[in-house]
Amino acid sequence: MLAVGIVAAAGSGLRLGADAPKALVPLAGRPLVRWAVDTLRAGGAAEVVVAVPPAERAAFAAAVPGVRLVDGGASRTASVRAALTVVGPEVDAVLVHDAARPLTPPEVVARVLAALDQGAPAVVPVLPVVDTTVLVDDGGAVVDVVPRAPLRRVQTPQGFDRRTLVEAYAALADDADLTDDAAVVRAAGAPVATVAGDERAAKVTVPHDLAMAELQVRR
Ligand SMILES: Nc1ccn([C@@H]2O[C@H](COP(=O)(O)OP(=O)(O)OP(=O)(O)O)[C@@H](O)[C@H]2O)c(=O)n1
Ligand SMILES: C[C@](O)(CO)[C@H](O)COP(=O)(O)O
Repeated sequence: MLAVGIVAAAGSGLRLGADAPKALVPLAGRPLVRWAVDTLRAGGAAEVVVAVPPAERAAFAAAVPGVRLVDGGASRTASVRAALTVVGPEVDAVLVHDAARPLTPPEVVARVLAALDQGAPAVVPVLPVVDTTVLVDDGGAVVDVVPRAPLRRVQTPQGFDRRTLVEAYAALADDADLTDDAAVVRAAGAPVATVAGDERAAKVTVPHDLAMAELQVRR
């Protein structure tokens, strides 16, 4: 199975608050985007396409040599859509990954690929919800407890049969902004399977996450 990776790296990282775009922020001396690309390659992606902020192409070319860069869009959905346009029809599977999940173990990539190989059209890595989970009203008061047994936290890379993903994006409104790519294929009616995620694949969103990732690398 020929698999190509897409790394969504065109965000600004407002919540991290760094001086540079989040994907270029170093973790143990290597930019987050480089970790994400290396994980995809180690897990089985033959090539990687990276969606980047258009004004930062030169910096990304230096940070991740050997990948194809495309200009990202105003939302994650738009960035993945742009990257998908350069994935050729010879490709069987597409792995869409966040630059913001730098320490994802290659085993997670391999699990996603194995499920695709067994015929699933779409696969996401997930983890259980371990905290009590509640609904609150507009004032923040708890109004109900949500049964957590069937809830899952969704990670990346998310894997897709290429044709399924391309057709789902083609059917999606131009200005659609969904939180992940599994939602795009579900909107088109395709089933989404799950495999085990990994706590090490946590997303770097706020400064504490980056500090935790630094500790994780040093262990
Ligand atoms: N227009 C965008 C927005 C986000 N992303 C990517 O989607 C991933 C997940 O997004 P998130 O962690 O929310 O990153 P940012 O949008 O950069 O963060 P923030 O919301 O704090 O600005 C990141 O790797 C980010 O680079 C993207 O490719 N294009
Ligand atoms: C794609 C994702 O990482 C799956 O959990 C997540 O939805 C990205 O969310 P964000 O709103 O872009 O931070």
